[in-house]
Amino acid sequence: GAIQIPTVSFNPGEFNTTALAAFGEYIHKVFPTVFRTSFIQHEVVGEYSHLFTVQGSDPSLQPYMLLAHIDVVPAPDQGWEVPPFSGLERDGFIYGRGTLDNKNSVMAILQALELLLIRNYIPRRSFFIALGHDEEVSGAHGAQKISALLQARGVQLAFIVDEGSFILDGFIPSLKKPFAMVSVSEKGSLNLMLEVNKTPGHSSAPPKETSIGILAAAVSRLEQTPMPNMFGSGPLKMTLQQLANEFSFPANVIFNNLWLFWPIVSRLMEREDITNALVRTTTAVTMFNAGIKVNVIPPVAQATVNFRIHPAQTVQEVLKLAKDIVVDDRVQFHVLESFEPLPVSPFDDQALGYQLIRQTIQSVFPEINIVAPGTCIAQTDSRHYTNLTTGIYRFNPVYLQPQDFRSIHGINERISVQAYETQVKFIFEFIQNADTEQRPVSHLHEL
Ligand SMILES: CCCCCCCCCCCCCCCC(=O)N[C@@H](Cc1ccccc1)C(=O)O
Ligand SMILES: [Zn+2]
Ligand SMILES: [Zn+2]
Repeated sequence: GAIQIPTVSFNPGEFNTTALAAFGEYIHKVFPTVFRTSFIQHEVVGEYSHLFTVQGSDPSLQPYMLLAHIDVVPAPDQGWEVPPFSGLERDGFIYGRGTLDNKNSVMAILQALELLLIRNYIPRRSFFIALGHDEEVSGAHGAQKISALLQARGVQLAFIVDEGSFILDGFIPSLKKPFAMVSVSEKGSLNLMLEVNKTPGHSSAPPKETSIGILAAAVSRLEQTPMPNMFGSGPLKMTLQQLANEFSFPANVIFNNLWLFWPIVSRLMEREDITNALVRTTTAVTMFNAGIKVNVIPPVAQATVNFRIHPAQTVQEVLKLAKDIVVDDRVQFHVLESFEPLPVSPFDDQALGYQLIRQTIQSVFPEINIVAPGTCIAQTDSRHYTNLTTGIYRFNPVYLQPQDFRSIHGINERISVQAYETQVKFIFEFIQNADTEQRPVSHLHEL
């Protein structure tokens, strides 16, 4: 039912408002207990986002927050095995836009809460559920407003859990077993517009170089000159060290001795697009516009480049690197938008949020040996909540293979019924684990 409501975000400020309103009515209908429970306050924020405040019985415990978003990216029918907004089930899978990003979380959170309430569960620790409606176009109207509202109320959170990582299966060559990656940081971004202006004229007597030629060369230099490999800095080294014993010989020796082999490993990571995204700031030329008529020398040429900034770099550093690569004063640089990478959230034995996620993974997925910290390569709504907590964790309790990763924002996005049920179970257990008094036991080293 949730998938059938086309809550598409097209551009900042451009949403399917009819669908967003319908989605609000839909959750009222299917989760009646959540909405009529006296200790749960429901508020609509920014017209279409939802904030639930679940008042726990023990005010001495610091609250936490679960995040998800109800909007989705557009999905033209072409290439889909079943229409993207049909929500049809086939061979045990629910197909449709939003099944992995991120209506699975929206529905699983509310469904888990509904089930707990039906069983008369009364949480001890207060928590919030924030469902943004414009994550896919920046979160300015949803997450940002909810964050400001909670800040005005003086709320401080123990931690936040959002989307952004999964139980990864088949992403690291020669690692046979899946592992859970909990992202403790998130890449930043810089959208840069490059522009070249030239005097227009008749194409029969062209200048040696046109604005298009100059810009194309600049853009090509950016593509051909990757930003530096930052393998050594950031959580990735730790991720691989934790995975070391999961590899067979000789990879296990290599990953156990990164002090010696890191140059080889950092090269290996560059080979595949996804692992490359973990080791450096990536450069993606995403738009290119120029020319007005076949026989007119183009006055203006513009290109936009989307950099995703490694947590060990800053917006200013990347801007300088980009200028140093282009080295052509005829090319003007305009910063359209930027966002710094997110600080690394704690993941030590005392980090409540991280340890609760870890503990719940170990009980719901007993077959998973490794829970490792990582970096989210995309941006999530959680980046708007740094004023409320230092513990931001991005993790969805769902198995993900590279082909599933491509289905996110792509075609044939789907989730198995069993995987969805497991996600509900995970949240059902997580909420209860967050109520247990003692700190989660520190992690024992895997055998
Ligand atoms: C070791 C192997 C690592 C493998 C990594 C694979 C992990 C999969 C990560 C999946 C991320 C899902 C979250 C997607 C969120 C998303 O699409 N965010 C968007 C948000 C956004 C929208 C408009 C403007 C700016 C930003 C984005 O980052 O573009
Ligand atoms: Zn998402
Ligand atoms: Zn998305």
